[in-house]
Amino acid sequence: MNQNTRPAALSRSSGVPFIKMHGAGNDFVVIDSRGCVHDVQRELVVLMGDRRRGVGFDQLAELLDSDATGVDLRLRFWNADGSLAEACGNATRCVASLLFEEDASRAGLKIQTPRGILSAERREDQIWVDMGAPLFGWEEIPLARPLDARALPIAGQPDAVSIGNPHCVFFVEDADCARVEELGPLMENDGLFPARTNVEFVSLVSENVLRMRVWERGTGVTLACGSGACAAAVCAYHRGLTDHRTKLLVDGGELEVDWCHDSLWLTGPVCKVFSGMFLP
Ligand SMILES: N[C@@H](CCC[C@H](N)C(=O)O)C(=O)O
Repeated sequence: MNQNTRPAALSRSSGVPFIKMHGAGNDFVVIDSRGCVHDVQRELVVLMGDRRRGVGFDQLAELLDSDATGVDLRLRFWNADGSLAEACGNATRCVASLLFEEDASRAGLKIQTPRGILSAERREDQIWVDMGAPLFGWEEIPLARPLDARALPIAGQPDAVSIGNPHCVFFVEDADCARVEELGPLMENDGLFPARTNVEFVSLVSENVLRMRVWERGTGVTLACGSGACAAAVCAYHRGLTDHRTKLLVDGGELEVDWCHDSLWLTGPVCKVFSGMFLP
């Protein structure tokens, strides 16, 4: 790339500092742009997201200053294809764990996201994030036309729901047999979802335990998806399959969702892998 055409964030002479993290295998690059003149641009996201030539990630989470009162920070989520996402449950959990680590005396956090202001709490050794209330209105998801989001009139009759970001949830006999790589991109780009969609394949394993595999909008197959877990849990509840508290077995581990009083609380493992300097 010609030096003159580099976006501002790429011309930081000493490179771009980052932390690599994952939550149940859903992996992230975290960049702290708080107090910085330059924020992250799409070109940097795509370069860093390349798993061979860059660092590689499912999402890049960018920490920004917030001017809202009582809020600790603002988060912006980028998918590996350079698109922006309104919500990312696992990245929010990872960033919250960094902030709790920074200041052990913090009891809770308020994090501004495009989905709204989310709360994070540390309960014993687990970080919980409140992903807010699910939205089922066709214009909220959004769907292309007025439809009942529960059991869409297409093959497989999936449910649609927004957790700030769009999800299309298929309940199947055995999620392990679902053709995620084939059906995922087809649904992601189906005209029914004008903003594209994340796609989950879910089956009931035992009481309040779901198996979930996921195709993420703007990324592809991932090992876990926090907002997807919330979407699956809430749709399973509506179908009478589960109670308000659900465990989700994903390819990268286990997530847990507790739906109480219009709050979808999400938890699961978080891991800091390494930190580095990206030299574009
Ligand atoms: N990994 C995420 C979801 C990331 C955003 C998604 N791909 C989208 O475009 O909406 C999670 O943990 O929620």
